[in-house]
Amino acid sequence: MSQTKQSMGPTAPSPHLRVSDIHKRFGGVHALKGVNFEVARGEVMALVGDNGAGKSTLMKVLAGAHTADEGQFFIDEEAVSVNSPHDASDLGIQIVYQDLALCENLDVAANLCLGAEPIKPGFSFLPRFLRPLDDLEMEVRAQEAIDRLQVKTLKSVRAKVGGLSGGQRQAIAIARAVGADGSVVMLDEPTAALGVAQTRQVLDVVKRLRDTNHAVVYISHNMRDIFEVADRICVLRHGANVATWNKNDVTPDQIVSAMTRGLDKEAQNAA
Ligand SMILES: Nc1ncnc2c1ncn2[C@@H]1O[C@H](COP(=O)(O)OP(=O)(O)OP(=O)(O)O)[C@@H](O)[C@H]1O
Repeated sequence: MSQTKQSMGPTAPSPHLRVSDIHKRFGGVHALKGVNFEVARGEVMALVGDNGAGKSTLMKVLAGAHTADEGQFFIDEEAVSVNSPHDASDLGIQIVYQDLALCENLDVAANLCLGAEPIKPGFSFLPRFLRPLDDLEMEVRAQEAIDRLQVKTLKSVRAKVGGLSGGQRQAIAIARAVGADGSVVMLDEPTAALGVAQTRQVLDVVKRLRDTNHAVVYISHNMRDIFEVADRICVLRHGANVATWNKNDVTPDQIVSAMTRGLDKEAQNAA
């Protein structure tokens, strides 16, 4: 049976997003069994667990893509409801899925403004689909978004996404999710398919998100990346909490052991 010990430690910051006792069932599969989770502004909370532990399900519940069967949501300790992606987005909760959902044939500026394209002034008499896009404004907005995250390797916001590296694409997808006022950003295995240099670029963007006071949820299996960017590490196993540690209080071996076997007595006392 999974153990459910939450150890937030004396230095745990006050949460921006907190969920409590979340349950999610898919028919006979009880994917989340009373999970507690939280992340503060200016914090990277890693969410780890073995395959099938419930990480993606929890992330989708937080993003409103799945509705929880039971449980409570709080933003800055005020109860809120999240029953759709729209609800989550209204609360500033954004998710970057592994497939990134970028349009390869469009440039960076068009991708960053997708669905919220600025229109040239003076054409409001036309039906919306006939109004000309304001390319210059689109470029300015895109450049601001790129500058905010300090994506240094991107030469131009007019570059086609199809010609960008994996790291650059990940950075563009993050910049689009964050927008100007994204407060919670959830990243699903952002470095899974990347080489060393591109991983570095993405980890720098994640750190930049923290530095700009976002609350970052970071799903990964890569212990090196986790120990580089995370402030705290939340371990799930079989759809339940095992523990949440401050990064400096735990080793990669302890995390792997908690993911695969849960906590032994000694670790429970330490956590
Ligand atoms: N849409 C679904 N329908 C039925 N079962 C599902 C669905 N989504 C997830 N599950 C089940 O819920 C459990 C948790 O899955 P989830 O994808 O959240 O795990 P995970 O920790 O993200 O794993 P991985 O690291 O392999 O992505 C698994 O048993 C999975 O088969």
